[in-house]
Amino acid sequence: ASPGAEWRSHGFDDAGTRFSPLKQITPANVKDLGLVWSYDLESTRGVEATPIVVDGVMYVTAPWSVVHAIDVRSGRRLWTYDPEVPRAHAKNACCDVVNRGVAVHKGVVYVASLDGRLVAIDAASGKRRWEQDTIIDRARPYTVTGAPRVFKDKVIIGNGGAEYGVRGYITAYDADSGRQAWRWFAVPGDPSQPFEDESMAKAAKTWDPSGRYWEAGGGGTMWNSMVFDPELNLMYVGTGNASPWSHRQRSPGGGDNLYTASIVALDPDTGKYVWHYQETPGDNWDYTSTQDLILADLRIDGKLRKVVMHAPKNGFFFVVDRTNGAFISAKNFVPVNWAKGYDRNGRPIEMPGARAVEEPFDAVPGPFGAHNWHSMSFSPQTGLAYFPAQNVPLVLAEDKTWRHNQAQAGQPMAGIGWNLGMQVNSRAPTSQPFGRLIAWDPVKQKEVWRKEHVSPWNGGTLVTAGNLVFQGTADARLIAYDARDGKELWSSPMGTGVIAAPVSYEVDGRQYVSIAVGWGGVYGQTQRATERNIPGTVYTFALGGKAPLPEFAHRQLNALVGGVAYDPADVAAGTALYVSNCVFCHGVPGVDKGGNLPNLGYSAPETIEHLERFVFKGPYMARGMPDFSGHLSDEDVRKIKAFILGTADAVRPKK
Ligand SMILES: O=C(O)c1cc(C(=O)O)c2c(n1)C(=O)C(=O)c1cc(C(=O)O)[nH]c1-2
Ligand SMILES: [Ca+2]
Repeated sequence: ASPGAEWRSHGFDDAGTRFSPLKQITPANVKDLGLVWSYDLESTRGVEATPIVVDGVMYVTAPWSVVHAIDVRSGRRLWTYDPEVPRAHAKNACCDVVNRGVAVHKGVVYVASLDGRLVAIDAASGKRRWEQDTIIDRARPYTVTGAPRVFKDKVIIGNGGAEYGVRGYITAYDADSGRQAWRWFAVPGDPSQPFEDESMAKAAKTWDPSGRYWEAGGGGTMWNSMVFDPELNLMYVGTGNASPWSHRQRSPGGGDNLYTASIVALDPDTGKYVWHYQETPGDNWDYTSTQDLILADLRIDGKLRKVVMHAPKNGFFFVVDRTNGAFISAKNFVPVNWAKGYDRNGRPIEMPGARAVEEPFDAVPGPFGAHNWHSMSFSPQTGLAYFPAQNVPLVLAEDKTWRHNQAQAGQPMAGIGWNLGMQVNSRAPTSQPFGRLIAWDPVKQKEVWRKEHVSPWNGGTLVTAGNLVFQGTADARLIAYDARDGKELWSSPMGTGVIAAPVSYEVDGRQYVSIAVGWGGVYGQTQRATERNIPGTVYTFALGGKAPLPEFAHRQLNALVGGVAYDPADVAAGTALYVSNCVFCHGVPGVDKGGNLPNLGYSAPETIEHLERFVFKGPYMARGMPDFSGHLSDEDVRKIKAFILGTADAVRPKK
């Protein structure tokens, strides 16, 4: 088989390049790309997985961490493995019940379940070999959405939950036995207790203990990116935002709050900290640094440098020396208003007011990020990095009344356990949403070409030695571009909006491109850019493919809800309750259109009239809807109804 015939790991290789060396498909012949098979993932929520293809078998995950093994020659199911995630765990997931895929190593498939179990599955039979609980404290709302990685016969997995209040860590397990090898925390725990290691003692000096940061966990969750350099024997991980979001609420005296929003290098054998570079000191905006890291050797100022490249949420493209963490350069890849740039020491020059302490601040980028988890790729042929960039407007304002787990009406999602220390959209944002594909030169730190899309939240990228970039879009297309100049060369409609990244591999001498599709993720729960809506699906293309696309279902937005009695005097209180229990899943009624979850402004009148039937032990608990028994009263639900109905009335066109 040719090099790169298989897609063996999440980012294609340990460096995370997502650069396929295959070149049967070229700019000249890509017009003949056609469907070979499609496969029904039988799901309705976000599909974020990068398929792994080994030995003619594709291993891909659906929502709820369900693994599917597919014969790539026929597109037929070999087996599925369902870790049976308790549906009540969905309320702990900030950003949809997603999973980014598996690792495959020596005949074993590894998946991490949304509720935090790492499962080893026999690749041939689909039977479980072992399972480990990766969660240190079940009283905390940890979730796992990321794909495990295997470096040096160890399976490594982190977790998420920094919107709720957790302490981030990653754990390595022996791939064969499942025994724990090491664990590294991203932030210090209670400083009155012994520190786990020296890196924690050092980090604790950058937090103000008067904020009792350990109660809210501190954050630094490592929920997405990990790469490995075997020569340097270093692994790299991106850490998440600090928790709560408000810097002053968690660390009143300031401080950088290490190691949140950082790139960290660890010894893969021991988990020992080696170096870090913090991209957003004293994070205040949910600026995670968990976006895909890519390792490359670049000629910069005449010298070949071993670098790590990164386009995190905060809107700057970073090039860092991966031997020692030295800052090389940073340049904004979208307009940003929180910092003017980076100084020579690699510290951001912040803009006044950006911390939203006195006045609300329309942060650009907002907490959805200028680039989120959607995969980046890098071609050594073009020297360019390809990634989806965006803005999703959101106004932040420090919430001076916030206390950990003391939910008050009006605090975003606090009713189900969120702890932001921030109010959102206390006034309407004026910044503009956009989504685009960017081809970025990391040496010159400049955009080389771009493609505007119709909305934010587009898919990750694949680049090939045939000089093609593949990307799926929010408006349900898979597109091939010329990697050199961005010329659009081919596209196919998809059954729904695309967020995951395509992969390429070769079987029996034929190059394939596959993509797992299913609209969702954090933005995709409440918004959408296409009416096309079919279950999660894997599409596989090759030159000369002639299979028909599956029939596409379309949804129709119902009429705005109305005709149900309510008391307008309840609307204000209902607004606050809706914000603290419903808004990040169901969106703003009648304003958003709904994504993979319904917008209640377009519900049937009977649904809103009898909303308590859905809120208390309702039928959708089986799909992840929380049971609000004991959390909301009948009176609360009456007020929430008034908000939904009142908002629908307010946006209804006047006759
Ligand atoms: O702080 C965290 O622990 C955490 C976890 C996750 C996650 O695990 O999905 C996301 C985020 N944060 C986040 O900030 C974010 O924007 C986000 C988007 C998505 C997604 O899958 O669409 N997950 C997450
Ligand atoms: Ca986050």
